[in-house]
Amino acid sequence: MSQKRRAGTYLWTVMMPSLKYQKGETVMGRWPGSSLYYEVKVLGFDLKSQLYTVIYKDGTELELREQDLKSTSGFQARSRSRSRSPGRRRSRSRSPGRTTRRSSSRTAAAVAAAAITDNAASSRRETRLRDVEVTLSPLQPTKTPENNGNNRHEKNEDKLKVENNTANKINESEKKVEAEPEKIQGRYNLRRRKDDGDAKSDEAKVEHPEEKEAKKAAGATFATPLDFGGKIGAYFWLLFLPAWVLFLVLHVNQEDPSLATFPPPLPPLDVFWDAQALSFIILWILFQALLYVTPVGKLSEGMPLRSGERLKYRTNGFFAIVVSAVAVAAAVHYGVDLTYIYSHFLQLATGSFLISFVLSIFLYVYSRYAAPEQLALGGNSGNVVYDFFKGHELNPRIKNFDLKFFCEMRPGLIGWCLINFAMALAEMKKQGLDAPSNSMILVNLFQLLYVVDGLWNEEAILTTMDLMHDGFGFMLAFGDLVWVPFTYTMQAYYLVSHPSPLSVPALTAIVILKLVGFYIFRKSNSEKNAFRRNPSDPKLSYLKTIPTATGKSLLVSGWWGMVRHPNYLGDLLMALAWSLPCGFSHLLPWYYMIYFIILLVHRDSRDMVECRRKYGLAWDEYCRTVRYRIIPHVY
Ligand SMILES: NC(=O)C1=CN([C@@H]2O[C@H](COP(=O)(O)OP(=O)(O)OC[C@H]3O[C@@H](n4cnc5c(N)ncnc54)[C@H](OP(=O)(O)O)[C@@H]3O)[C@@H](O)[C@H]2O)C=CC1
Ligand SMILES: CC(C)CCC[C@@H](C)[C@H]1CC=C2C3=C(CC[C@@]21C)[C@@]1(C)CC[C@H](O)C[C@@H]1CC3
Repeated sequence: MSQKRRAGTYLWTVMMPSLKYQKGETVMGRWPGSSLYYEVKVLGFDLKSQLYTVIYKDGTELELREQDLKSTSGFQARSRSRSRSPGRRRSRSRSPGRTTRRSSSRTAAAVAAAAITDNAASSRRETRLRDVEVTLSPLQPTKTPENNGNNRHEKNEDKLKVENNTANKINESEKKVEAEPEKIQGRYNLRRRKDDGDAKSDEAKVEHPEEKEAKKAAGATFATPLDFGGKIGAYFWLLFLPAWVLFLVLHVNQEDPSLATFPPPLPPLDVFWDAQALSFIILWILFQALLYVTPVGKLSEGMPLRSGERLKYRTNGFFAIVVSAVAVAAAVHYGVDLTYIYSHFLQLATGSFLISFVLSIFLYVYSRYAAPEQLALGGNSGNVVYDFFKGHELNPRIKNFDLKFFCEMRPGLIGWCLINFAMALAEMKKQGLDAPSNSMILVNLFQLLYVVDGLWNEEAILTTMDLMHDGFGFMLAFGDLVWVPFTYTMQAYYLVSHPSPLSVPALTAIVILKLVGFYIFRKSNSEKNAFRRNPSDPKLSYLKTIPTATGKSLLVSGWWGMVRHPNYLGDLLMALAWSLPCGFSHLLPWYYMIYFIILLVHRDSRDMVECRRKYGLAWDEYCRTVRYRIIPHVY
């Protein structure tokens, strides 16, 4: 076990009677790098770093020392027209080229929070600006074997670099505010990013704004609000998800898989267990693990973690699927009967479930030895069942082997294509065909394209919610190893014994739908990924952005200016194209479509909450500008 892993005890508390300020209390918090105080609400206290987490009125969360907080009494409110924002004052007191030690968050707070100054401090403010004492965030550099260099920067050096990065943009915004004080609420930048001038070259030189955000949250071990129905919900999902897979698998086996035959008859218990099926699953996972560790392909950097470090991932997914395809073709050539997958579907699913369950237990136990900053904020509730379900540790790794990334991208995803292929063979066998039906070919090709595209663009997965925010626990282990391979294959499974002939016009229309969906999905995901990786990319300079308090910007034109989740829209159109070839006789092949609508609407809501927390008013501005979530003018 790596040295950095240590007992994961909660080092923070929400109610500490001995603390000067309590959770929920409204106090005055000094704005980093200045003598200005703003009204803040105390969210918690971190025992380890001895910092209070506070939230400003604009939603910006920072961590402050006790001496940077004061009680509200003794402060005098200044009217907005008279008080100068920290930004304005700064632009007068400093030359643009001079290094500022101010946080970029200040911009947002300056426009949103009611500026209230401490009288004594006010008179000394110009001189005291030089004496920066407020700690934005504690840095907790940790090293990983793959990433030793990432945390070598000195804390102050990091701060200077990052703040320089945003300085020019802030200057630009500040000028606007001086000119249009009445627009104070809506201060965001709708300039073309090309016009950023120096800001852009600065951005290219310095570290990513994401790193600043990551560092800001470095010491935070606060859990975010519970999701999925909270603690009770976790019990429910633990039982419901496996039961649902069982239901689908049993249901699809019936001649008439309609709701009229609900519930499907339950086979005797011994039917579920097959040691051979389990060993095939284990072999498949080991084979994929071997391909994953093969030193072929790029080592890609993930997004900065709360500790500031960036993990490296072997993104050789495309290589893995090509080698797997060759291996499968060779096996078929030498007489391996892949229709075994069709006839032992239930047993294979049971075997995968057992593996995902054992893996989840291992992950939870393993996470107990992780350092606090390695835990997922969303899976750190303190409730064993909830954290087990949601995922306690963000990026569990055994040496360089990233368990979450591997499970999400390899055995289940490539297994999905293998199962689909087996279903095509089973259809030919069962229906006495020389070739798979048109519907089966479409379903196979469409889903293969989806998986191959995901593996080809594997690096883009590193900026998705699962990789950045979700811990690795039962939900994802089960999702990756059971849910994806054994429920996403429902259409192909269904077609084996339920032929659904397609006319040429219908086939053409479905292909067009799939291609349109794919285009939207790929373009929007690539746009966001490229922007997050390099906001100064000249190829993206035509895009408009909203700067946020974290230093990161939000795209507000291009795909992300059309709806808030254009990638979900593309994905949903593709899902529709996967179900249509199966016709309308039964609900079962439409299961994926229905499930996917629920999943993506829920993901969108989760993301909204998370982004609102991260970006505060800037997110509200984004939502006002881009009004629809997934479908333009509808939702
Ligand atoms: N087939 C399947 O089962 C599933 C497929 N998917 C697909 O996977 C892909 C990834 O989805 P998912 O991880 O849910 O979400 P996204 O890839 O959409 O990631 C959401 C994140 O993007 C960033 N973001 C949001 N708005 C903007 C903006 N305007 N400008 C810049 N960045 C923005 C935010 O992160 P930050 O600001 O922190 O960078 C936000 O948290 C999607 O295409 C989805 O359809 C997803 C789930 C299941
Ligand atoms: C069991 C739960 C109810 C839900 C589990 C959800 C998981 C199955 C999905 C969460 C996000 C996923 C993504 C993909 C597969 C499904 C899961 C793991 C992709 C890898 C599929 C291919 C795309 O190109 C990218 C997707 C990213 C998110």
